[in-house]
Amino acid sequence: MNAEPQKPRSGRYDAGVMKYKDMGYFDLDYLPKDTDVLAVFRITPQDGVDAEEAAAAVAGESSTATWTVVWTDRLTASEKYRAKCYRVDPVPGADNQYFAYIAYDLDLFEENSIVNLSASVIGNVFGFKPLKALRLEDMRLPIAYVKTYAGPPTGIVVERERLDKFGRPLLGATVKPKLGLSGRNYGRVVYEALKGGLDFTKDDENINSQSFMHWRDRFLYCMEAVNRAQAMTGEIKGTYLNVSAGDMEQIYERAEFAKQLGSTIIMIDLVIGYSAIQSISRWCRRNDMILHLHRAGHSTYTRQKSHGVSFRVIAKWMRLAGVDHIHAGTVVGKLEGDPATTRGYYDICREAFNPQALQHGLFFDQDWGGLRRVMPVASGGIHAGQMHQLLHHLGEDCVLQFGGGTIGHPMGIAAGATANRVALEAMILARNEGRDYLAEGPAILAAAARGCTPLAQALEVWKDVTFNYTSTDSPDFVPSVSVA
Ligand SMILES: O=C(COP(=O)(O)O)[C@H](O)[C@H](O)COP(=O)(O)O
Ligand SMILES: [Mg+2]
Repeated sequence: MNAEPQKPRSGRYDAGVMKYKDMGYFDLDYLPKDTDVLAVFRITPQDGVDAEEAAAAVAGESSTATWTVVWTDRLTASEKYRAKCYRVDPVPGADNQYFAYIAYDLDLFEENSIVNLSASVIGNVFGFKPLKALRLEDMRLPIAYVKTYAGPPTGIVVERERLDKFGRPLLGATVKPKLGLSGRNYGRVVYEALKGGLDFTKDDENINSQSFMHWRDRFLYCMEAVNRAQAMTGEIKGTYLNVSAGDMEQIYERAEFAKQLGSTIIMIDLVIGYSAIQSISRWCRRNDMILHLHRAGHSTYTRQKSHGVSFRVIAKWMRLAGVDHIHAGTVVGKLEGDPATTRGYYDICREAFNPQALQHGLFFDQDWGGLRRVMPVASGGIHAGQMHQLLHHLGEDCVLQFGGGTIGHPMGIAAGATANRVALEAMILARNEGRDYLAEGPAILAAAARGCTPLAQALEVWKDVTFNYTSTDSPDFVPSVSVA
């Protein structure tokens, strides 16, 4: 990769350093096989580094290569095992950025292991000095590989059946404040929110077992609240009990206790790691438990366009690993989420097949091989006044989760929940009647609020709250551009 590192060469296996392109990691004539794992990386080479050589290096360093020729390659089927960069395109509108398409033979990957997949494609290569920045934009996972995973333990269809809730998004709330409530007070928040009309409440990402509230207390008070709210309303209710813990033994212990108490759902944070996620997914499958995933930590590496891993890749990995819910953005709320990019994430979760959709950031067709569908969760700075936008952007099969937007209601938590439930049902009714609910949204909400004081109060308090900031991660292609 250096400016002049290469000595004159007589053969591929002479000792020394040679270009990655010459080592077999670059082949524009290579036709990817249906069984290949495909990846597209956004590459920003250092100044003076040739884009094709940088792309070949990414293929090399994410598969078999090291920095120098090794004769031991000849003891392997190295032609087959070398990843091949088969295409390099400049990124539209960007300076010195390239999309490098790389194909990996299926034999390079252990079945049913996100750990193994990620250790190759995001293993060493992100620290490679000749690159200024590198981003894994998307992957195509061949159906032969997809079928080595069991996928979500429950899926959208079965979740709806277990909960007996159809034809509308589910409603949830994250208990606030995030930290500090005692078990008893925490349970009161859960009870009020569920009684007021929500389907779910949720532990926040950083609620585990701190000194102010031991996990067992939380589970006991929360399940008491769930049971009372169910008795009160005649509806099925749930609360995502966060079982994340410092080791797998404790995660299982907490999950077992949640099951003993009759919870329908448990929760984990993305930061517990891929092996732990696959393990608890297997446990959920055996125990008929819905598995909620909070993507805690993802923005450290998903948010910046030039470096890291796109969340669409994480969403694909999580559908394979087997979660039933995944936080996937709100578009209109407080956290990053360009509408077109978010649509791509939702499609990855919910469709049986994703056709290439560059305008949504989807670079490849993806067949999900019959894996169950993941319920996307919209959460973070949303409120009842946005109901028409939420339904428009996110559709019906999702959870809309209002933390502050329930618990911050001036008349209390139950009133906040009622405001959200009434706003949602009014919007679903308008949609089902064939009205243009997006355009008429504010009028539909205002009409519903005339018969619902909690909704009127919610609209009054939060009417001007929006989060209109420039997105850090929007697609590079507009619909008319084709790179097929
Ligand atoms: O606590 C909240 C939201 O609280 P509130 O509703 O009060 O804003 C969640 O942790 C975020 O939604 C996570 O973000 P994302 O869903 O984007 O992963
Ligand atoms: Mg949170």
